[in-house]
Amino acid sequence: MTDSVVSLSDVHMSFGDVTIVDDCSVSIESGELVALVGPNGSGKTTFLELLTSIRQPNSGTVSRPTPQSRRLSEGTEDRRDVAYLPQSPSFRPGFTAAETLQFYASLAGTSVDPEAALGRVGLASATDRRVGALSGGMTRLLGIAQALVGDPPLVVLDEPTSGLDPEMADHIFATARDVVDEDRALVVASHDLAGVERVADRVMVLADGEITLDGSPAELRSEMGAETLRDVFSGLATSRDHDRVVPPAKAATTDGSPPTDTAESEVSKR
Ligand SMILES: Nc1ncnc2c1ncn2[C@@H]1O[C@H](COP(=O)(O)OP(=O)(O)OP(=O)(O)O)[C@@H](O)[C@H]1O
Repeated sequence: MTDSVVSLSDVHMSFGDVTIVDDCSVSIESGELVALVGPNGSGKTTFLELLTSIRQPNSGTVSRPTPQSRRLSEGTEDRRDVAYLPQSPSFRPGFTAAETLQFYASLAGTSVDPEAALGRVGLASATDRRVGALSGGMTRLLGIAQALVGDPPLVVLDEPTSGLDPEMADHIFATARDVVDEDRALVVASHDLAGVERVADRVMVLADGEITLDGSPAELRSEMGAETLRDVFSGLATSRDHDRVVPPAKAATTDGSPPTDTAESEVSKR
C-alpha cells in the first residue's frame, strides 16, 4: 500500500494578478517520481515551495503526513519530512564534500555516513575534494546527497539539470530515479522533457494557473495523440496560443454588444 507524502487541498496561490494555482487539489504518493513541467514563469518553483512549505498558500492546505512507519529505527530522531534542492544550491566553498554533509547533518540534528552518502550519488571519488573545486554537475549531485541526509520521505529538486551537459544530466536523472523507493517520493521541476520522459512515473503540467495534465508519460502522449512528451508540450503551447487569439467572427457582434464566447472568456474560465 502506498502513502501520501504530500497533499494539496483546494490550494490557491497568487502574486497579485499572477495566479500560480487556483483551487488545486493533488496528492503525491511514496514510490512516485513526479516531474513538474511547464513554460517559463508558469509557477513551477513556487509550486515546489508550496510542497515544501517554504511558501504558504493564500488559501487551502498543504499537508505532509508522517506516519509511524516513516520513523527512523528505534533510538534515533524522526525523519526529516521534506528536503529541497533549489535551482542554484550554494555551499561553503572551503568545506570538502564530506565535511559539507557532516555539517548539514549536524544542523539537521541527525547523522550521516559521508562516504556512503556520496557513493550513492556517484561522488565517491570526491569525498575529500573542496566544494569550490567541484563542477556544476558534481555540485548538483552533492545537493542530492545533502537532500537525502535525514532520510526524508519527500525530496524536491528544482531544475537539477539546467546548464549541464547531456551525460551529466542523464546521470542526475538516473540518480533521482535511484533514490525513489517504496518509502520515498521525489518531485522534480524540469524543462528537460526527454530526461523527464525517461525517468518519471508521473508528469504534471503546470500552466495558466492549473495542473492542466497529470498522468504517466504514456497517458499524456495518448491523451494528446503525441509521440513524445516534447510533442505533448508543443501541442499544449499551440492550443494556448490559439486560445489567446480572438477569432475574427467572434471579435464583435453586429449590433455592437460584447461578444459572449470569445477565446478570452474561454481563457478566464480556467
Ligand atoms: N516573490 C514573488 N513576488 C512576486 N511575484 C513572484 C514572486 N516569485 C515568483 N513570482 C512570479 O510568479 C510567476 C511564477 O514564477 P516561478 O519562478 O515560480 O516560475 P517558474 O515556472 O519556476 O519559472 P522558470 O521556468 O522560468 O524557472 C512569475 O510570473 C514570477 O514573476
